[in-house]
Amino acid sequence: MAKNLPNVLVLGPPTCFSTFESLYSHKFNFLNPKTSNLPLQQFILTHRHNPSTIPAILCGAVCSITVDILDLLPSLRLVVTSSVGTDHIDLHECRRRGIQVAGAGGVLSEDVADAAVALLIAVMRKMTVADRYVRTRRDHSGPWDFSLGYKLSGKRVGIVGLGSIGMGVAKRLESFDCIILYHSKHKKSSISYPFYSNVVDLATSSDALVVCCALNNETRHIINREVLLALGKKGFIVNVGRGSLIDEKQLIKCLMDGEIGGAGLDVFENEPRVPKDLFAMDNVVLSPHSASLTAESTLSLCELVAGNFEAFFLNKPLISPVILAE
Ligand SMILES: O=CC(=O)O
Repeated sequence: MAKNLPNVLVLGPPTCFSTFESLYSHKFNFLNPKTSNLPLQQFILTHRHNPSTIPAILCGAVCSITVDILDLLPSLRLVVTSSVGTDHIDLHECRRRGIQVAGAGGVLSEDVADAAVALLIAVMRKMTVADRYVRTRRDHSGPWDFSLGYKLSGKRVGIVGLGSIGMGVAKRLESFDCIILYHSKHKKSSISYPFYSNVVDLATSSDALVVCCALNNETRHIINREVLLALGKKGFIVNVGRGSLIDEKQLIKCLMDGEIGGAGLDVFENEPRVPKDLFAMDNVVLSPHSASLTAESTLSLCELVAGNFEAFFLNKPLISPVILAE
């Protein structure tokens, strides 16, 4: 074990961890429970016998940082998550305990926006069905019987959550001559797109919805059955935020009953589990919570994560703070 390097407990571990570890193991001593046979609690207890032993955590989007975890780590002062979303971290409790939190800032926004548009095109134009059609049609001399998809250009797209990812989606879709509408917590005075305070009204006015807001108590199941029915039989929905933004059971029912046109989903309510019902549906395009990650964004993310740890251990302000020291 490297004695002079600061300890970082790795929980999750985040998807980018193997790259991060290979780039930065000379700077930080990673304590990774996945490399041990011990249950998490015991692993932590074996490493925390003096007060400065575990000052920092690195985690990813699907690793819950709960009060129970925080209770095991009395000397914890920093949580760095490799994600934009922070719904998996008990921020209230971190703030109360004086624990700083850093996130992915804006380094992943472009890739998530690209992926949202890709999912929208893929589901509307049946790209994955088309791919399977070509691969499985043994005799290409037969009749061309591929059922047609729907046009994206010029459609009305409602964006749920107009932060940096939502703005990226809007900017991209403007070049498809789409009409952009949005819902967010507050109307944005600098934005000229029509604002809808009510998501049902937004869905009624939209041909497609792109969901990219943060998950919290107010936004859990923001897309419920009523919203889906308002979107309608020819409406499409894309989710690159968090699975629980949509009532997944209702989504599946609406897809099965033909109450909505289709869905492009990067996230699911009980990840990593994905409801099997979705696998058989041709009007659904799935991706494995990978919207934010590309070869390029992974490297930028690693630099940002390392920068936050370095700043913290040098007593400097965090680079992409979610909660700063008081
Ligand atoms: O889902 C990915 C993220 O929040 O960065």
